[in-house]
Amino acid sequence: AAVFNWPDPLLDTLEDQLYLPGISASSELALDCLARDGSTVAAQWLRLAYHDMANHNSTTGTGGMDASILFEFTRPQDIGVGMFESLSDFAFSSNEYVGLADSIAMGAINAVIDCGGPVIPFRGGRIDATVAGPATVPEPQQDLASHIASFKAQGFNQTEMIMLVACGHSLGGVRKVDFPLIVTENVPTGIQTFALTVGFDNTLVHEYLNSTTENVLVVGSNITTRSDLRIFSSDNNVTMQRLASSTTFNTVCADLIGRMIDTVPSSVTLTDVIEPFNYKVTKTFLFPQNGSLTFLASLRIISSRNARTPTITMFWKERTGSFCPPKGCSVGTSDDTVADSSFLAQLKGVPFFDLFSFNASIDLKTSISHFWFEANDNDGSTPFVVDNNGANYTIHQDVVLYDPLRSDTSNPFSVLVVGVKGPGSNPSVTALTTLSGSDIPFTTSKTSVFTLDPSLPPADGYTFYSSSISHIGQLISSNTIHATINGTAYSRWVPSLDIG
Ligand code: HEM
Repeated sequence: AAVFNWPDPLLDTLEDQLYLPGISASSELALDCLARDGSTVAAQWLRLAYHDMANHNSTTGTGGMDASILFEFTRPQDIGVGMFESLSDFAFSSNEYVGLADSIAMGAINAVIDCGGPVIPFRGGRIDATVAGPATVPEPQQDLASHIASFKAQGFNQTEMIMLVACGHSLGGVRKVDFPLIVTENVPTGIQTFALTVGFDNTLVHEYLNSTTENVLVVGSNITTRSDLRIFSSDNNVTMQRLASSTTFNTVCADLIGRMIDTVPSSVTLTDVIEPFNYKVTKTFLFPQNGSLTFLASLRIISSRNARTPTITMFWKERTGSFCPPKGCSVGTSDDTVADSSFLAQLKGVPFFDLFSFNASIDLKTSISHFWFEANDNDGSTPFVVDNNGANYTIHQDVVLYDPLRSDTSNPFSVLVVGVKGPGSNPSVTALTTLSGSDIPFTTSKTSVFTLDPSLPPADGYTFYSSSISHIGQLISSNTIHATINGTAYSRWVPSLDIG
């Protein structure tokens, strides 16, 4: 599994989106296999993911899960209201480090579990395309040889093609409005579902094998568009018979949908599988306040329901000089709450998280270089040290600090304030802000320049610079502050602008 060495913006964001509810639509919107447009949100997300992947070419190593579907969804082969709706579901999930393609992939794994299917491992790091890919999504009127060739190009052999189509067509169905030549009879809901059950299971396999299926891609009156029939029967039903076991179906689908979402251009390297992190440092802020440096941090740990809540102490060491006792300065928790976990986290045995907050007052002169925690289970055992896998949580600099208290992040006009140590020698300070909105391409970046702010007098050895960002109709999804001071470059990722 991926190891989290703080700070790691990509893993940090993806792990939040996977395992905390409410961070991304992916963990919430499709829960309980929610109905939408006569089908389900989950069915729409799974089809979106397949269509995004379907222009992979395994020979040239191009295409795959790269969100190129954002530039393709108006093509006839991608027809359906679910395409843009699903893309819009993920419009607010990207930031500087995480793209739409990771959200589409995450949508696919949540789609499957939200409808009762198996857990599929998630890797991150997909890179978003900036243009459309080739129009290579298979269509129902194509012959079997074309479909075998399409899937081969995508990296799946004939047996895997049968399996992947059966897995995909476990959910949803065909809409009459989009495919009037396929759904020829009147259907009250406007959609002819592939199977009688809504959830992710192998009912469609059983209905196919015992000839009760109403899947129009198998028994529709238009013989030309019976693509599922041609595919499912292409090995004399040997594979479909294997899928009649629900255990086999789940194992096969987890494997193949997993391979589907991990199909990326050869230039992309995905992370290791991201499991819930045992310890996660979040919400760190360091800023001057009333003659000291205030350092805020939270430590999130996986809660084990029956164990006693540990006592956690945060320690830190000076940046220069000496101030702290030999073991380091320390502070206890300022708050201790329980945070809900996502459905996926719960399926992985994480019922909820414990969140410990710290508010340390740091000596201004000696400052802080790194911090770590000790967790004491209060049962006589040796306290456990949480130190970023032995590397300590390092604060690389205290020269350029984002100041959450002097900033004003009320929408849609935000004023970001940065404190620069010293009297200020015309530093160059900019911020790269990622903004998300519902207009394509959803995510845009803006570089803003900070200027000396006369309304904020110098204090505690810092000079304050501010920059206003107007973001009407858009949310700020992340910021990286860049500064050059006396020839030295500094940067600081600020994932969240607010302390709360
Ligand atoms: C030869 C290959 C395939 C063909 C010709 C095909 C064709 C179709 C068609 C015509 C629809 C109806 C779309 C609509 O009315 O909105 C559909 C729906 C769907 N397809 Fe496929 N498909 C293929 C492979 C796959 C694969 C590999 C997956 C995923 C692993 C998949 C997942 C889905 C899902 C989930 C739906 C339901 C969408 C909804 O209800 O909104 N399909 N497919």
